[in-house]
Amino acid sequence: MKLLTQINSPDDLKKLNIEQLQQVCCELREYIIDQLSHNPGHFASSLGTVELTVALHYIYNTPYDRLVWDVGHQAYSHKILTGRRDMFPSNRKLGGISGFPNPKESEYDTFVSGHASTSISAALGMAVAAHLNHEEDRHVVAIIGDGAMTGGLAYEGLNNACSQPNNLLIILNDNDMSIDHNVGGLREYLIKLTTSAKYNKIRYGIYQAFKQKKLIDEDKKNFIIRFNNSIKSLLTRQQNMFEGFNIRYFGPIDGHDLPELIRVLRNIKDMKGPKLLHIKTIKGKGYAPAEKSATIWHAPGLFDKETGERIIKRSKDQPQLYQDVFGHTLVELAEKNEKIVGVTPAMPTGCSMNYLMEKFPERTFDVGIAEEHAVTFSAGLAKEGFIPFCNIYSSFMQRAYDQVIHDVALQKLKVILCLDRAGLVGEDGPTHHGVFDLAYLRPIPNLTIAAPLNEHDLRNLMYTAVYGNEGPFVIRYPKGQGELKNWQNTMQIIPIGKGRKLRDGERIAVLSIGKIGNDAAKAIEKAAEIGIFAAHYDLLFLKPIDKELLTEIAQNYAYLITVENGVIAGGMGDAVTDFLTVHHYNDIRVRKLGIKDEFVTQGSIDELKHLCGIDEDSIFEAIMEANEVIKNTNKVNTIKKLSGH
Ligand SMILES: Cc1ncc(C[n+]2csc(CCOP(=O)(O)OP(=O)(O)O)c2C)c(N)n1
Ligand SMILES: CC(=O)[C@@H](O)[C@H](O)COP(=O)(O)O
Ligand SMILES: [Mg+2]
Repeated sequence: MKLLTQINSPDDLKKLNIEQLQQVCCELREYIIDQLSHNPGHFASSLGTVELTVALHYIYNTPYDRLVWDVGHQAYSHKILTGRRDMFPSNRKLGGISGFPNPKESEYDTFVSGHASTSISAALGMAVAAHLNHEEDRHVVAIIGDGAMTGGLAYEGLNNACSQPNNLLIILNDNDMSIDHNVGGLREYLIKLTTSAKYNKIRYGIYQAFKQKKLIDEDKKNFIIRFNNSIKSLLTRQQNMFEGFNIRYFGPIDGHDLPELIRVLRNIKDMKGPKLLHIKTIKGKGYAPAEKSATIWHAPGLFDKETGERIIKRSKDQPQLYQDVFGHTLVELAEKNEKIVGVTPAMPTGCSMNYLMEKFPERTFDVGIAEEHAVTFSAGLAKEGFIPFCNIYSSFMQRAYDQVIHDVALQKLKVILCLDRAGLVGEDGPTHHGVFDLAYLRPIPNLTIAAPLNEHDLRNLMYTAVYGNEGPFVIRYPKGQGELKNWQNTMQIIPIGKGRKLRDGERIAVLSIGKIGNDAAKAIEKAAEIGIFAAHYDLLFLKPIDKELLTEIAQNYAYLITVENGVIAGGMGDAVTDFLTVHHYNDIRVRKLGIKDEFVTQGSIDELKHLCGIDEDSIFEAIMEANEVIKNTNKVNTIKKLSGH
């Protein structure tokens, strides 16, 4: 019988000896590999944290002690060990457990995660709260990857960590990988730190010797700091960045050496003051294909666990992914215009900017998980005459809101903001749905905001942003496949702020923006087959909105259905009703289909579209209802006329 099946909570782990704990690590890996082969999720990161997770739950008294996982995509072992082993097959599915920590799901999950670099701040808040609550025995641990450590928020947390009493432990899980290769000065620094391991070993050894001889009083923090500083200057003149922040640094140690991890965690557990343990791990540890190609195996989809072959269902003659249309088109544009550059905050593979990176490495910038910086950096490039395509997933762009306003829009800089993964994204769930962008960008002056119906539109919009517009231009497009077999049109400038009529109709008009318009088109066709003819308008631009087209619509239709893959509040439907109100079209009925005022759960995109009432069936039903309303209104009007009212 497997040991893992006997572990229902971390208490069960605590009864095991070191060999048994190592056995648990092997079984965890085996289970994760097996499960993810047929139920896709984040793979390589969780394989890299197996020993760390076992060690943490073994040493700490969870859930009383708090573990805060950064991003949370590496916490599968944590989930399995904390009572969710049998639920793990439902990971990321509709109604199943979340792929990220979520306190609603388990008391062992201390904080919602999904977006990077939040753990130090959240954990520091908890550690300071423990102090204020006189719970000095409560330990708080933030576990953050080297990729997440490139985000500005992590440094805001670090900077604040020594300002008030707390005993926070930060574990820096350094595998020299983000999704793609990690980048930047921090990466260089961590490599240097690792190679100067000897210095750290001596320093740690001396510290232990002093402690054993009771030369260190843990409560006298000042002494500790002086001690650290003097040892440091004794051994070398090297300045440790973390100690520069008055955070004690330990490591680097091998994050797959379970006995060593347990020993070090036990030793530093009760040390007072903020501290950081640097562990070195291998992303994908224990599964050879993943160790070899960690980027692909970050989230590989389905695979054959025996051969390591990925199972890709999309055949060659199917439409391209939107991200690939973006990536290839960017190369095409950059080949003809040397001012075009690409900027990505740590998602070159995710958004397919890796094509540009291969072709023009000197004109492509992966700036780390730093959305705010990516936008302002792009603004700086634009100020000097370059044309940056700054590609950020819609939900991650939330981080850079002020930068869009203050650094781009206010100065009318020609930054082309491409928001990939706009709309519902599926299994990643509420942390990742890109459903707020239309609403949060619409109020910003000077922005042009567009959403393509298909791949040709996407290419034309990219072209127009370069050659047909001055100033900032936002293009939002969804996750997944496009619509067309032949996506490579000859690009052309399209008029800014112009929508289009796709189909004529009677009394009812459906107004859509973006890819969701294809679902609307199918619903309209289905309604037409039973004799109900709704018109279809694709707005294409949210801003400037096509007033001429809206006037035409207002004058010709009695019932409008707006459809968007985004929140209703502040989105396209609201823009339409704002127009109708301002222009006194008060007797037109409007039904808004979009995301209601609640966070949307996880599931496949199709399931979620249905749940949110924006799939083909829901749009069809809305047309049927509109038809009923119109019929009844006609009846009432006829009765009114006949009875002379
Ligand atoms: C704000 C934000 N930007 C981008 C991402 C996408 N993302 C998820 S994991 C990841 C890499 C994280 O690297 P690291 O923290 O080192 O963890 P590892 O996968 O190496 O274990 C990125 C860029 C995100 N989750 N949040
Ligand atoms: C954890 C995280 O934020 C990313 O790994 C994200 O899940 C990527 O999404 P895509 O798989 O759509 O690129
Ligand atoms: Mg990493």
